[in-house]
Amino acid sequence: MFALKDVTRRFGNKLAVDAVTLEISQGQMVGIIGRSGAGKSTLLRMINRLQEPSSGSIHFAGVEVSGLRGRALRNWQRDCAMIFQQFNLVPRLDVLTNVMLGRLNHRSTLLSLLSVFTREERIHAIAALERLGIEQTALQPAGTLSGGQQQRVAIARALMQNPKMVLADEPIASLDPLNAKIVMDALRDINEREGITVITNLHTLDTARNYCERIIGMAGGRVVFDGKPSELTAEAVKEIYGTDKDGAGIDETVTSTSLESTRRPEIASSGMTAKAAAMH
Ligand SMILES: Nc1ncnc2c1ncn2[C@@H]1O[C@H](COP(=O)(O)OP(=O)(O)OP(=O)(O)O)[C@@H](O)[C@H]1O
Repeated sequence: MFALKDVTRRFGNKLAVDAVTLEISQGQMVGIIGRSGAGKSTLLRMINRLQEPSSGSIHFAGVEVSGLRGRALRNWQRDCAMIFQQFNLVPRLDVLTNVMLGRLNHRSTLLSLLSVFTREERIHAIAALERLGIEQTALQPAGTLSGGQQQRVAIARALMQNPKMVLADEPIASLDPLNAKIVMDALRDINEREGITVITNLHTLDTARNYCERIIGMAGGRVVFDGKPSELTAEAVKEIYGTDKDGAGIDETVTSTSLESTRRPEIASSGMTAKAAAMH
């Protein structure tokens, strides 16, 4: 179990995240939605400890991760791999090396500096690329790949960390709809097949509805909605995104990328979660 207790982050007078309390079970696929500036990125970055909470605490499997230092902190950052909007690959290095860099926290600094990777690490990296359907790009410089391919390389690199959780900060915000679908399918796949918890910030409501079993809506740093996609009513959407200048609720198509649902028909019609169906 992963839990946030009263987690708050201030930047000067600005309250970016305001007393967020949440519990997330292992293996959930969670989408965080909200307007720009709602506090979504700050929340994810605090989980990974890229940013420190001003107050409150973060817990994983009985350990207070918000208090970790040194090696224990690095181990936690390995356990919750992070994926970013801009991929954060090393463009001039080949794809395989980029993926193997995911092992950095597992090995000595000297070996990492020398970029010496073992045969097992190479096999693991190629297997991760195969999982994501991009093994044919292994020897290309990462910077020559399309955005969708680069994000899949970033996911493969995250898998090299053997994470318990993947945190994705707007992973599809720079991608066209087709590549966005491929990347979201890949995230759902690692969630379903490996039981890795996925927490992803999303700009688009329809993507969260289609891919996530739980949606957390943020506004002004606070959690204003936490439930299943089916519970996300027009009223809840209004609370998350606010109203337009005429006081009308926001039109959902405004937050849409027109990503078609890729749910298998039996899941959509039975109301079964994708994960339940996968175990079916
Ligand atoms: N390093 C920082 N210094 C000062 N203010 C910050 C910093 N990081 C975030 N903020 C502020 O905190 C608030 C929340 O920002 P955050 O980036 O978490 O929102 P977000 O929901 O992820 O938005 P977006 O979708 O635009 O990324 C914003 O008002 C932002 O300006």
